[in-house]
Amino acid sequence: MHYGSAYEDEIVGKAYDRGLMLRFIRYVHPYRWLALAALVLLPLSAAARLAQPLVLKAAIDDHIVTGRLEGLPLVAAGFLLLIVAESLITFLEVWLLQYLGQRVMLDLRLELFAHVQRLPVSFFDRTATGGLVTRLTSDVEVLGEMFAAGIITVVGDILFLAGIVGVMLWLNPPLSLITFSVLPLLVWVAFTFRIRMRKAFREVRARLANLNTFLAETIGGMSVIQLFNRQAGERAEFSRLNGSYRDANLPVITWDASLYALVETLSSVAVGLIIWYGGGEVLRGALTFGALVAFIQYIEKFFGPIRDLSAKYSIMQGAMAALERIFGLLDTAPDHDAGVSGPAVSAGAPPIETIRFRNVWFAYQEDDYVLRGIDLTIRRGETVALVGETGGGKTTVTRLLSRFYDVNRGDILFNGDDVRSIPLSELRRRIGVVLQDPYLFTGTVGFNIHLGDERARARMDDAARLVGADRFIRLLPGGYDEQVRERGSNLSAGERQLISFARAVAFDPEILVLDEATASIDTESERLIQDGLAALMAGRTSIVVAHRLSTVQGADRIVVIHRGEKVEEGTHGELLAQGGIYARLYQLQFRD
Ligand SMILES: Nc1ncnc2c1ncn2[C@@H]1O[C@H](COP(=O)(O)OP(=O)(O)OP(=O)(O)O)[C@@H](O)[C@H]1O
Repeated sequence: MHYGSAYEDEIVGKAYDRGLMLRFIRYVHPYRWLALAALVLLPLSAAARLAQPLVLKAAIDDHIVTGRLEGLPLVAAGFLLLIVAESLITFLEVWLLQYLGQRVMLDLRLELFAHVQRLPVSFFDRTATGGLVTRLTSDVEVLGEMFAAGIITVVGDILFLAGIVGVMLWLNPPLSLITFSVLPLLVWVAFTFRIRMRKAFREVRARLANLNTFLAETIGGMSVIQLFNRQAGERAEFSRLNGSYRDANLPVITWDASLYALVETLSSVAVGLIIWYGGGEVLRGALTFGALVAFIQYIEKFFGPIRDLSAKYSIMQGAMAALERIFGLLDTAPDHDAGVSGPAVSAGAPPIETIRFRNVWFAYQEDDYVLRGIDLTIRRGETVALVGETGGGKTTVTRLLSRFYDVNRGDILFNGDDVRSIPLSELRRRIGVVLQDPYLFTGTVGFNIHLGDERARARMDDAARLVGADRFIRLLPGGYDEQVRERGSNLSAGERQLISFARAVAFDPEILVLDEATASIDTESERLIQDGLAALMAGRTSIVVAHRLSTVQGADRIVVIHRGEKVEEGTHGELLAQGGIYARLYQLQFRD
């Protein structure tokens, strides 16, 4: 498809927005010399293209028609030179523009990535991952396309077209006017067909998105599909989506083919007009034969840029829409001090003696309170277990502690100071979080423990030994260098847990926040994990969302969170004696 940009569908607005462009120019600024070089080349290549038919005219009128052969080789050599010059300049021009585009895209992607890393967790609750990935890839790519075919080349095209009009008028005004009579029709065809195509293209993109979503889901859930013998059903659905995608493509193809056929026809009509009227002029002696040939050449060179102008217009619209989305993302406020790698905790920082939740209220969404007036004090070295029925708000308590979210009302105090007064990077160095579903990265087992941090790397072996992860790691063919596949799919759930424990120990946090896995694990792994957990918590202030009896029993204090409120607090024995919610939970959940 000619210039059938994959992003035309999302186009709604202007092809040129001054504000967006001015902001974008800042990204081009470091490479302004490249841009300038490309700009200087534009009129040069246009001139080389423009001069060719004139040289041809000279060859015909001054030499071929008059039969004067001397000098003809010189003219031919000049013609050749122009062609070589045009191709060299065009090469440089295209190369420079694309190179410039690549540099700018690289910078922009880096900036976007760095920005996304600093966004608060709540942002990711509201934003689909797919959309974000699109911002960083396709949207940035559209800007590259703008460099390749957009604004700068449009300027070159316009220069070239104006040049052709000027030369034609200079050669023969009446013939020029007659030739240009097809122009309005040409412009009309180019733009109406392009608009039709764009509408059809929007449908194509929508259906492609459906197809992609379906594929991502089915591939992700392949084991479920196979277990439940859903292959035939899924195939039928895929076939339907696939067919609908093909059907949407048909009108695009039709419009595209028609556009090209019509432009070709119009170009032939123009040539016909030149031969019909121009031929008469030649016979009447008002036009030289060479000029007639030059006219035909010019008109052929004229049609291409006009036809593509409408496509370039679409590309510019797409680029403006992409810029708007990219800048929109960049304008999303980051966590105020969420540096990617913050300063190390100053060695002399006093230890955290108390953590206090004081009348904490929190809602993920407007007024839909998930925590209501939580009061809780945790002292240094204590292990506090949070228990309660599912959805009660236990995990939310731990999220507030590491400031993934901020409280709506009340406050969280570390040694009496508001948690918001501690730089995020420092807070997160002091708190180690082990999530229920440990996230493993593609890389080695070793990397998944130290995550590239030098001090953690030095402690890696000890950490793995301490939590008992070394036993299985040593049995892996590659040991610490064994590759972890996508999210750790080549490791068992227990092994993944142990790696995440080792990670926490290697970073040696003062406070440990642990969301215990609910998934049941075989008894052997269970024992390993219990030992690992005990090692992990030893000597640290620990807050554990507890799902296991042994953790609950081993805790210094148990806090029962029920529908967002703290309803009971005490030791295992005390709470059992109370005969309240904990006692009931114990009967139902922990007993077995
Ligand atoms: N990111 C979020 N956006 C909106 N609501 C959320 C979000 N995370 C949790 N919730 C809601 O907040 C409530 C408390 O969730 P939370 O995860 O804290 O419960 P929990 O006690 O840890 O549950 P579980 O024992 O199942 O892990 C639930 O009703 C849940 O639906």
